Amino acid sequence: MSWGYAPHNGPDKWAVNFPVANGPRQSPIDIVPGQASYDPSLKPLNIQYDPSTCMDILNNGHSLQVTFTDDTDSSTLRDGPISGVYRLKQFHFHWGSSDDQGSEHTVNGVRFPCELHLVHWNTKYPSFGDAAKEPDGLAVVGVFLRIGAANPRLQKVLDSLESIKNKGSQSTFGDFDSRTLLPPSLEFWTYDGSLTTPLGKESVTWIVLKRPISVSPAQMEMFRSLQFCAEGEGVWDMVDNFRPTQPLKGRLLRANFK
Ligand SMILES: COc1cccc(N2C=Cc3cc(S(N)(=O)=O)sc3S2(=O)=O)c1
Ligand SMILES: [Zn+2]
Repeated sequence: MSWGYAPHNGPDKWAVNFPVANGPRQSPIDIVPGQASYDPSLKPLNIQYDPSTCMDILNNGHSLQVTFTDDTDSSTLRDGPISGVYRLKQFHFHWGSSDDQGSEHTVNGVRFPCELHLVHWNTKYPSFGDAAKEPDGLAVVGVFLRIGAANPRLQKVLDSLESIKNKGSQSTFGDFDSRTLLPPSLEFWTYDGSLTTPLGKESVTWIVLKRPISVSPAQMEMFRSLQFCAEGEGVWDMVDNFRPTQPLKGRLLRANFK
């Protein structure tokens, strides 16, 4: 079954083929700041990204994804809630058909128009694929996008979307400094969760940044110009590629700020 976000193959159908979708540590969740516990032992995030590891940009039929070479420790995430060195593998986005929805995580039930996910894997495992099977294998940094001024750093990504309009299209995308997509403050919430798409593996330490970055309405329209389907398979705008929030099931939500 090819999963997606349509009525016939969307999130409420995923558990049919991916039973872990009803597991104990699923993502995304609604972040309720009042229920987060401040943990002074959480270190600041240490993010070192090397623009030369950026390789290409593709439309995988679910999102737009920028992929990195991960054979050395040149683009890494350390500290925060994790131990050891995690390597940046890819980043991608989730967005809505209108500016009042699109993000996967919500804050006090509030949806953002878009959410950026930077996916990293734990180098204590031999490969990304191996790490993705382990409870401490992946760390995903989530960044909310809020409607405001046009974001010039985001524009370089958006300018390449016309070359990846349809599912399966890919183009080179190099020398991009992903750090420029992060907000000035790296204050975060963190909790143990999962991939938010099938196979829903419960292998993700989620690190959701409190501060959003800006995106303009015109820039949001550029995300919505992508297509879920391959060329010649019709017109099906890539929008609303977000999973509804999942039950916390007793998990602890921590914050590194008061
Ligand atoms: C063998 O594991 C593999 C191999 C190739 C790709 C993937 N992935 C699938 C879904 C998925 C969903 C993510 S999200 N939205 O929670 O950030 S990140 C991610 S992935 O790890 O790239 C896993
Ligand atoms: Zn994602």
